[in-house]
Amino acid sequence: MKNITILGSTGSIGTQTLDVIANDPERYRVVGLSAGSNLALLIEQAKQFRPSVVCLANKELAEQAKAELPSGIQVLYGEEGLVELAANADADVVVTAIVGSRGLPATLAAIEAGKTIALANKETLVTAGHIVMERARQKGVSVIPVDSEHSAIFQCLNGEDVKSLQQLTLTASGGSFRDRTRDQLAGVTVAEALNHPNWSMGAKITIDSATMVNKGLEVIEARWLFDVTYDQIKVLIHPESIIHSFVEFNDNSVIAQLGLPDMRVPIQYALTYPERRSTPTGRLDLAAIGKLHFREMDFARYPCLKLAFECGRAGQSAPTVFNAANEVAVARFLNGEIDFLGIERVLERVLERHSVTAVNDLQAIAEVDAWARKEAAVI
Ligand SMILES: NC(=O)C1=CN([C@@H]2O[C@H](COP(=O)(O)OP(=O)(O)OC[C@H]3O[C@@H](n4cnc5c(N)ncnc54)[C@H](OP(=O)(O)O)[C@@H]3O)[C@@H](O)[C@H]2O)C=CC1
Ligand SMILES: CC(=O)[C@@H](O)[C@H](O)COP(=O)(O)O
Ligand SMILES: [Mn+2]
Repeated sequence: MKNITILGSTGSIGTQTLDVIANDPERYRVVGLSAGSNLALLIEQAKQFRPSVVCLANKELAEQAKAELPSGIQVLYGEEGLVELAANADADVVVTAIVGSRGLPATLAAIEAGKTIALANKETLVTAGHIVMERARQKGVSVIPVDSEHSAIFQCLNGEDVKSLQQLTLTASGGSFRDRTRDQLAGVTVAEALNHPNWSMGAKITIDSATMVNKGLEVIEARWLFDVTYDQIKVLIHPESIIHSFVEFNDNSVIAQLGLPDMRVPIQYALTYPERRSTPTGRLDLAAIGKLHFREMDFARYPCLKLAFECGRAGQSAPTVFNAANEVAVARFLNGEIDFLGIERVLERVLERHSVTAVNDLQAIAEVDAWARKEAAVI
């Protein structure tokens, strides 16, 4: 029996984590859940899974929750509440399924409390990978990837010495506009951008897939999870999302992980690792699929990926700025404030204005993050 806390239980990863848990109820106990503002869903989840503690985004929502939840469930709120929830003594594993770098303090609190981290919240590693991974190392805490590509790499490495790794390749679907030229991106709508060809995901990551920022975040995430250099990381377009990623060892042997695009597989693997359990997902039938396709990444078509590599290589505050500016730009696009190509414009301009500086602690990260958000809001 594993005790699980889910940060962001009402989102795409959060609800799929609960699906995995419901499919194997003898194996898991849900001890903590958190939502932003989806009170109705959180209450439904709490009634079904009976956690000992829940958290909501603010006090008002928490008061409403208290009135509606079964008695005996502790209700927390805000960033402090999320930190307390993440460190709750009952949990063995904390699934970080919240979106954005707002997940950073809670992820660090869970590490401090010695919890195993099942990490979906990639923004946390992008903004402060050096701090998070160093603290996890010091505390002897495992950070197990949930992100499909990183789960794939984790499965391919399967305990092999990273020193024998020549290259890792993250596959990219190409996102909602993969068959359009750059000229055809002018005037695309939010609804079109939200229509991912292979995956059903939250709004922010779906837009990130369309701009290829998602792959940029994943490149930086991979650098920290697997302790590789940026020269060892390659991105390849693979429109079917069947090969989730692959590794090439120094003897030129390549090992890939394949499967249907269903996040319940990597979510479950992060919870059961090193064991495997059956899942209610479909099985891969390569004969039915017939062909898989690949094409070289075109950095001129996807300039945000180029920027992400540059920020990763520059290190220090650059990835924090990249992530924060992107979070604001995506929110502005979703609100109809800027157009789709405006996202990369915001990123380029905020990065142009930034002088890279050391970010050795959370305070420094928070200051740089706040600066980038302020800049990105007015471009
Ligand atoms: N979806 C996917 O398939 C994949 C996602 N990821 C990563 O996982 C993370 C989650 O993504 P996804 O599930 O798609 O996102 P969703 O938008 O579907 O869910 C986000 C979750 O975060 C909560 N949240 C949002 N704002 C706040 C806030 N201010 N305070 C507290 N909680 C908040 C939401 O609560 P509420 O809805 O109640 O407001 C929700 O539970 C992201 O970092 C993403 O990059 C990685 C790989 C695949
Ligand atoms: C499911 C998952 O892990 C997403 O991050 C997915 O990879 C998005 O797909 P693309 O970024 O390849 O379009
Ligand atoms: Mn991914």
